[in-house]
Amino acid sequence: MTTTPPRTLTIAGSDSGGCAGLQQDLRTFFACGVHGLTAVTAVTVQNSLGVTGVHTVPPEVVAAQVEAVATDIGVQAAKTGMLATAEIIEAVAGACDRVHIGRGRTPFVVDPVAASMHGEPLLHAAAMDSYRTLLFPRATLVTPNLDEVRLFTGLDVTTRAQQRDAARALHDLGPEWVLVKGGHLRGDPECLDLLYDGTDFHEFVGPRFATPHVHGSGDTLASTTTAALAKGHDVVSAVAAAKDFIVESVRAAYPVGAGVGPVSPLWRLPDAATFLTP
Ligand SMILES: Nc1ncnc2c1ncn2[C@@H]1O[C@H](COP(=O)(O)OP(=O)(O)O)[C@@H](O)[C@H]1O
Ligand SMILES: Cc1ncc(COP(=O)(O)OP(=O)(O)O)c(N)n1
Repeated sequence: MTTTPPRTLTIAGSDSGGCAGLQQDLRTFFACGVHGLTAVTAVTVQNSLGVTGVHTVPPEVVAAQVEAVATDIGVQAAKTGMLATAEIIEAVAGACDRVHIGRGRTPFVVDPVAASMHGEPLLHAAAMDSYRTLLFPRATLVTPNLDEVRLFTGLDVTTRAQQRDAARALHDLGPEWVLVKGGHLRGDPECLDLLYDGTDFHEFVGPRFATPHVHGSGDTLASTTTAALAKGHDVVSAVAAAKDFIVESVRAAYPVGAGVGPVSPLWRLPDAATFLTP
């Protein structure tokens, strides 16, 4: 009998284009050798050009999914993606408490997705406070991009020094660790992701690839970190592993449709492209 792999849960929205959201989380989990579980929060009508529709799932159904998989299958680490509304955030916080996710128990990665890369909102403005009061204090790690940093702290980050100020401000909101991602710091020739626990900074620096196809990069980084936590890494070594993974995933990015294509966790499965070739 084969050993059951670690189980990781994503609480996230569906991207019909298969580039971001729970679809990207699941294929990252698969490539990392963990069993992916899902609590679907919203269905987006989305392709490589943008998001044209958002349909949320009832909050009690989101909570029921979390509890159903956690109580039967078990969860070694969990992450959030698009949560859409204050009501869904409240339901997620309650369900996570009931199944011991977060707050020093099962590792909990909160990726505070607020908008698509094309700028369409994926979070109600009224839900910002719910993130601050209900999710950040429960999080093992919060992973904002620079747009999300501005939304949650009011800080406009244009330099590496300001990235440190932002990490301090976010840590004051209650998470154990903060990772301020630097993908949007366009003037920087490299991509620096900055990790902070309230005491020490850890810098993860990688190349900046000149590709437009970076859809799903935040999801891929957060879900790889979640998989590594589920496998027993501490936060610093999980983020280090995830940074190595995202560099290769951006290197392997490919175009789809007429717009922006996804980063590809499939680089981990080199035989997959030729498998099933007639
Ligand atoms: N052009 C790029 N080349 C290499 N790494 C990138 C590139 N763009 C983003 N990344 C990396 O992808 C991850 C997500 O970055 P970011 O764009 O800041 O967040 P989000 O995808 O949530 O908007 C980070 O690890 C970042 O360093
Ligand atoms: C349903 C859904 N969830 C999340 C996103 C955004 O994905 P993310 O990886 O955080 O950001 P980009 O790298 O794509 O900018 C989405 N578009 N849809």
